[in-house]
Amino acid sequence: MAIRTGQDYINGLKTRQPEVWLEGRRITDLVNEPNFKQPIQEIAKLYDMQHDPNYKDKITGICEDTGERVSNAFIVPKSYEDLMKRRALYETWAEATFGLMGRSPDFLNVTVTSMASNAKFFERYNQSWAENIVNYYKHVRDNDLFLTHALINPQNDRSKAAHEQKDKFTHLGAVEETSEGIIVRGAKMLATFAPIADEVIIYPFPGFKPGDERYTLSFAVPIDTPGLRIVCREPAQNGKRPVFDHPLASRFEEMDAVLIFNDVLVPWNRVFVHNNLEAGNTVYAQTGLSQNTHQNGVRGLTKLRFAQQVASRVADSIGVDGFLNVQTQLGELVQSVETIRALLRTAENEYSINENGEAVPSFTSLETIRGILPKAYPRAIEIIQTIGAGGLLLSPTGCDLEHPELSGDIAKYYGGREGVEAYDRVRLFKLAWDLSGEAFGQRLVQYERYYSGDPVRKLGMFYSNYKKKASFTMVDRALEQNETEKNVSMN
Ligand SMILES: Cc1cc2nc3c(=O)[nH]c(=O)nc-3n(C[C@H](O)[C@H](O)[C@H](O)COP(=O)(O)OP(=O)(O)OC[C@H]3O[C@@H](n4cnc5c(N)ncnc54)[C@H](O)[C@@H]3O)c2cc1C
Repeated sequence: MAIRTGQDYINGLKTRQPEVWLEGRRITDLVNEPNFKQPIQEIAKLYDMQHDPNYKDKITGICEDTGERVSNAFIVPKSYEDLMKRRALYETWAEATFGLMGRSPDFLNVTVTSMASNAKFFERYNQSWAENIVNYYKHVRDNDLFLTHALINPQNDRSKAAHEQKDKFTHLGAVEETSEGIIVRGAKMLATFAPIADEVIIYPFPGFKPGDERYTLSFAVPIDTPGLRIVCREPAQNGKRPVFDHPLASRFEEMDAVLIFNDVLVPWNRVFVHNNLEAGNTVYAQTGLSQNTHQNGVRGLTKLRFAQQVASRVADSIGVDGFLNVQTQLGELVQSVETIRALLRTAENEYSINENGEAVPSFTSLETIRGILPKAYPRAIEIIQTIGAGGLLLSPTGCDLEHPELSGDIAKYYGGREGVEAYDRVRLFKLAWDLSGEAFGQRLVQYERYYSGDPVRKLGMFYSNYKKKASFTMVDRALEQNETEKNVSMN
């Protein structure tokens, strides 16, 4: 099949019956569920872009293995040019969703590609794990699948290790091995897009301690595997709120979920890591990470640019962007965007070829983006809230605008500066409120803080890694020069 269309994706959803729970309801008709309908359409549009002559050659290419056309996410980059092809895909899809859908299919597709191209990591521990990850990559590539993933143990008692929790199987762990595979039980979070994905891949986040061996699991199963329960968070939109009133929330909601595994059988050929502390603690950093961090950076830049443009348009529409305090906030936002843009260019220009022949962007620059965005994006939202102020809350609804008794007042009292009609100002402010005030917008802030792990511990890890490679020779040189100067003055 190689590249799917949007309809292929939707048809796939129709063939499955995963156990999805939403607001106390078991969802049986996913594609017609009002909460999921529009997000499914948005993902379908991304798949359709793969067939659109305007984008096809930009975001897809020919697979060396099969001769079939596949998404650029599945082509292992060997050069700078290949990295740029990857970037074109990330950018094209991020632009189509304004960077608001962080877990579009490219994110995990590049992760799995990168895990497979780092098969040597798995081989170090178990030959069949290496074969499994390569075969899984081929399966995802050749069927152009959309995956969700869950790395994190549920948030119970973080002061205790997985094996010290109240129940042995609160955190997802292996119960027993059978001739067919491993039986797993317990929960994982936070699986974004789980209800409308094709499959789920589990891989562990570092932090396991001796005694945690059974929890060091990495595997993949179809989303409708028996025993797998998907419990969704409360939706930010109900699928019934008009697009006019909620131009972003009505389209781009990524549902998040907890996954509960009730004695799920994971076949042996889908096991990538099992019962190994060292592999469990290192698989995340040493396999898929470098490539999906690139996707994160490109997508994050798009989202920040969008917020910056919304802030500027809001300020302009009510004539406040001539005030110094507003200009400094808008200027700060432009500089944040330019910082991320520059870091991304540096990451790509300073790429290296790893031991597997894969081109990888500079990890230090990408992780610096990862460190800056959790501060820069919430600040962008704060700036929109500060500049839009009370007006953000007061937009009338589309129904008010259409009502003959109100339309005159709205035209008179809701217009902006000279040349900005009420209709246009209301539309803009609704978009700004979706992004900065609604539950939808608050989730987007939380996403930027936490989507790839706790930024506090990530920054700590970043510095530890940095220290391992850094030599601080300037300090040595300065100290040596001081010694020389001392000797000279003593003579
Ligand atoms: C919107 C959204 C979407 C997401 N999507 C996904 C997804 O698709 N797949 C996925 O796997 N994950 C996803 N994540 C989850 C993300 O990986 C986690 O939220 C993140 O790793 C942080 O873990 P936590 O939420 O359990 O916080 P915790 O680890 O419980 O941290 C809570 C607080 O305690 C502090 N803390 C906890 N433990 C320590 C410690 N040992 N040392 C120091 N401080 C500590 C943290 O700094 C933090 O302030 C998503 C998160 C969000 C918000």
